[in-house]
Amino acid sequence: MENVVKFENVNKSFNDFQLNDVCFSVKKGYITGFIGPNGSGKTTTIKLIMSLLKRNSGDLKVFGEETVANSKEIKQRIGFVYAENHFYNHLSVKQMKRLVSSFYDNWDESTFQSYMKYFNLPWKKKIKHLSTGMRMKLSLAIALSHDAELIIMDEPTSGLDPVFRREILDILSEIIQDENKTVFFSTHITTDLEQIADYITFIYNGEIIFDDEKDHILEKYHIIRGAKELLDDDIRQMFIHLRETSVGFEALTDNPQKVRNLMGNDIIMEPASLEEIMVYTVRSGQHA
Ligand SMILES: Nc1ncnc2c1ncn2[C@@H]1O[C@H](COP(=O)(O)OP(=O)(O)OP(=O)(O)O)[C@@H](O)[C@H]1O
Repeated sequence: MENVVKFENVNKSFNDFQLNDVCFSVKKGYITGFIGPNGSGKTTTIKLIMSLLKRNSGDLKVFGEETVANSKEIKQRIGFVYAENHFYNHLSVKQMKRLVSSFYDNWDESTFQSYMKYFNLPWKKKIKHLSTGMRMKLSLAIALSHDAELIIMDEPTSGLDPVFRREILDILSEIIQDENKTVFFSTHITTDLEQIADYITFIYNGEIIFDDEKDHILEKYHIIRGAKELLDDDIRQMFIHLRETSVGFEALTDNPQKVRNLMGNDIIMEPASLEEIMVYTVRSGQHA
């Protein structure tokens, strides 16, 4: 499988935070969701891809090219959607478009105009008078109007209403119908990823916990519930996280078959959601 982005043992340090030997890849033609609690290093990782930050060590390739040396060419091929406002507030939408479009060799004005219409965006309004959702729509319209092969988005759906969130997810699913296009986006809304992602990369505390196919992750991780009397030392060891209450227990495992063999039919076992996997892994402080 072709990788559009490949991190190999990448390190980046700030005073009180470190991306630690980060290894993962973004596969061509698929949607990869990037999850992790606040402050885990998602934005830092995305900034490294975009050459907005320099790594301290390790190897990072985008489209098979070394990022820093080839950042100009690489950025032409990426549609980047930021969570923050990165536009000039005093410009109108039209003026902003004129400025941004001049950076892209493959700018497609008719595509942009059709997104303006589809998103119901006002040409004359000043950026500072756009709502959060409108700014996000504008950012997305720009990202989708220069024939980018890779769409990277940092929390694109945060602060958006469910109707527009759904629209974005539909657009992303449409984009990857073209097998040459790839989407990589960070989000805290794991249910969005359950709907549309093919791969999930999970980062915690600057380390990649897993980078795997979504279906494989959801098959592997299970929540177990049962009576406390069923627990013993061997069984406890099979759990990534265990929460005991006065009447029973709830636990996360990544080896459901072994748990079933040991505990039989006295337990209730069901697939874990991405949110449960993330929350319980973080609470345990363990790495899967
Ligand atoms: N330029 C910087 N200088 C110093 N520390 C930084 C800088 N940028 C980020 N950090 C720190 O790096 C850590 C990771 O931040 P990052 O923004 O990458 O996390 P995140 O996973 O995107 O978080 P969130 O989900 O809250 O957006 C944080 O502790 C942050 O304070």
